[in-house]
Amino acid sequence: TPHVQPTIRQAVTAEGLPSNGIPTVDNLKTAACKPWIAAAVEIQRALLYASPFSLALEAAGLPNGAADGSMLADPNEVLRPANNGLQTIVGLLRPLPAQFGVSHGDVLHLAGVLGVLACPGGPKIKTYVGRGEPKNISPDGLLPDPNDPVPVLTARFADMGFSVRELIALIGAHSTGKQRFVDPAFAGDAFDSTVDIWDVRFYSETQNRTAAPGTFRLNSDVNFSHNASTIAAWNRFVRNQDSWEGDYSKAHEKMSLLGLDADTLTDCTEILPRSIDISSLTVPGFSGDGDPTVDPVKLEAAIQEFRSIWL
Ligand code: HEM
Repeated sequence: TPHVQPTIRQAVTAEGLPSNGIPTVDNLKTAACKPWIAAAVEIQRALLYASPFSLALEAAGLPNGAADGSMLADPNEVLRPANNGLQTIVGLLRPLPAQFGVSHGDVLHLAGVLGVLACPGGPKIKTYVGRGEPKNISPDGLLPDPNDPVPVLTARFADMGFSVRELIALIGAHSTGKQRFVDPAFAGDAFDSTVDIWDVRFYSETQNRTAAPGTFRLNSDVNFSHNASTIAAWNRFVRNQDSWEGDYSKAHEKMSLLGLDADTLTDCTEILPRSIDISSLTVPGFSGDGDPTVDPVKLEAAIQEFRSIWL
């Protein structure tokens, strides 16, 4: 069952435009983005059941070295043990390319962007469409292992063109993640104590001497937060939401363009809904510098409004 039961809602601004920020087909600037309005709604429906798997799926496709969507297109891909847990979202997304006449890579990446936006605090990432279908099936055994040492993990991301700073920014996506298969005895435990929101608390809690109650820390994340080669990048984001947001958005955009030339694609960022600003959900006194403390009542209201407003 979905996390939040969607309701029909079509709020409009004073100018008569949808208040969720999504343009109507008539007021789109780029005509080529037209099919994506409907496709985005279907992807969002899938995310209601499976968020934030879509982002994990996108990350799992990284070792291909190409942002071509083979994770979604190749029926054998998600059967690999390393991709445990991604089957649900793959099953929901897989019919969409045929339904909307678009490529697997585009659906995968739009799902990643919408997965981030579905989280309160998640930024709007520049979104391109027009990828072709994948040419190669990715070789096996390339997914990062949370028990690999730091130099192995940083080298693997460097091979794909990511700096340490970009890798550490991307890892912050664990802010809204949970584990199921690393330690099945603690299946469902989140990586930080604020799993519902896209915030930097993950960075400070991972670095702390002891784990926050009820959270699960991946060895790789704990190692990144202390290792001499990664600690400077890590500290850049500790209690600094603004710094993380800018770096994350750029690194995610790069992830979505690996092996591709942006000039051959179409920028359809305009079809995205607005993002939820968590600084408006915090308890009084939030300075914008530090781990935000979100008011649970305001958060629930935002989740209800945000998730229903798309449908
Ligand atoms: C060194 C690199 C990385 C390692 C070792 C790693 C490892 C893992 C592991 C072991 C899990 C838990 C899987 C499970 O038991 O269900 C996980 C979940 C997740 N990862 Fe990563 N990851 C890495 C990089 C990334 C990146 C770059 C992103 C996205 C930008 C990402 C996004 C996610 C998300 C969203 C989840 C949560 C999925 C859920 O809640 O079910 N990860 N990661």
